[in-house]
Amino acid sequence: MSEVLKIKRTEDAKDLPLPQYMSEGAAGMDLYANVKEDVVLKPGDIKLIPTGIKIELPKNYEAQIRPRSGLALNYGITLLNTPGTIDSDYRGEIKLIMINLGKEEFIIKRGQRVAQMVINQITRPKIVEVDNLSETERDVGGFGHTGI
Ligand SMILES: O=c1ccn([C@H]2C[C@H](O)[C@@H](COP(=O)(O)OP(=O)(O)OP(=O)(O)O)O2)c(=O)[nH]1
Ligand SMILES: [Mg+2]
Repeated sequence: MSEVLKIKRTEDAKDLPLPQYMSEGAAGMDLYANVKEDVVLKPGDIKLIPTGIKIELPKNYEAQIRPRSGLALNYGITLLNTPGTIDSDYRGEIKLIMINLGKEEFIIKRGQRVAQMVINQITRPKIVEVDNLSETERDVGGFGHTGI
């Protein structure tokens, strides 16, 4: 990657910071909730939370949207589809499918850091249909086949 990720803030998010790496070695940059007012997530609720950003990834890169472990551990707040996949040709606002798996209601505030985004290189192989796959010792064994 040319070490540049193009990010455009939506018109209603110009007051929010750009996503940031919060430590020198952070793998993910934190994303902010672009909600107008407080959003209440009751236990079991699923809500789509906008982040106020649109991005342009280079070809053969993806962004993964992942939960923050502190929110998960302390409040049961996570992303339903983790890791969310952001395609390099997506130009819409990145949104978060948030779910409350905890026992208490959780309030999402404007500008709160509610998820993180990791950028990865991907491989897109040519897809070829075949009649036979190579033989292996494992063959069809799986799901604890080698012992638990
Ligand atoms: O947590 C997510 C997941 C996806 N997206 C956006 C970016 C992504 O490029 C697009 C499509 O996501 P995905 O491929 O996971 O969803 P789909 O159900 O397969 O929709 P589509 O048919 O549009 O690909 O939706 C988000 O903003 N947040
Ligand atoms: Mg898709």
